[in-house]
Amino acid sequence: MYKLVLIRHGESTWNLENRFTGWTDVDLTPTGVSQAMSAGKLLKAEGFEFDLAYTSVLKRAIHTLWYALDEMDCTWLPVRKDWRLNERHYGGLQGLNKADMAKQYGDAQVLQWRRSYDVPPPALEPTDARSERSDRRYAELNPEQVPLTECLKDTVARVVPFWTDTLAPQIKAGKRIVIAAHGNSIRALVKYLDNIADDAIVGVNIPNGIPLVYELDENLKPIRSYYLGDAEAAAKAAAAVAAQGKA
Ligand SMILES: O=C(O)[C@@H](CO)OP(=O)(O)O
Repeated sequence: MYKLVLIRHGESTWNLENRFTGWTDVDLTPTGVSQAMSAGKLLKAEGFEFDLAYTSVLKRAIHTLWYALDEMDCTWLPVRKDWRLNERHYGGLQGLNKADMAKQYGDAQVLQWRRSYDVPPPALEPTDARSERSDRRYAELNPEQVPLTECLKDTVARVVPFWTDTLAPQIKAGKRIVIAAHGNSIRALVKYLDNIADDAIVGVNIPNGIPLVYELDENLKPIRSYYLGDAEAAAKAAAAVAAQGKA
């Protein structure tokens, strides 16, 4: 049996302000830092050990990983960063307040933007100052590969190849992996691993800073998955994430 641990970053400044974030590179709040440290403490207390860590190229996930690994006294671990683990790109919604958008467009529209499988938010103009196309961290990509918006389906289309070409072979080679990523890049992976239907993924929300453990069989099919620690607290935190898009 293999084990894989996924951690959504701790609370970010834009989580606190309830703003759509996507590829915007915002920091953790002090609460986010302590959530990341708690995740590391829990993993250590439960006897988890890792050989390799992966994260996105966004600092809320990078720092979460670092604080969690520091609690485990293993900041020496090799860490690989890849844009394919980035949050879903939120297009023209990036920076806007979720509850304000719900007041303006209605809860149903915001739910569709946030959680539907294949309806992307309005796209950014390539010339929009918020576009990441001239950000040098994406310099190795063709400009058109840097999204102007994404629905979850688009995120699945980059996360699943990353799973297949990079993560799965490492796991099969016996590497124990922890991944610090984002609400929707984790939803993309969870959808794939658990084979969740397009309409059922709408109800899946990932809480900040709580390790999600997958036990996988020899074909990397999930045997079971669970949040480490208090299951009720994790369910409550996931429900709070769902409520962020209400007026
Ligand atoms: O704003 C975002 O980038 C994500 C995660 O914080 O939000 P949501 O939960 O609305 O998909």
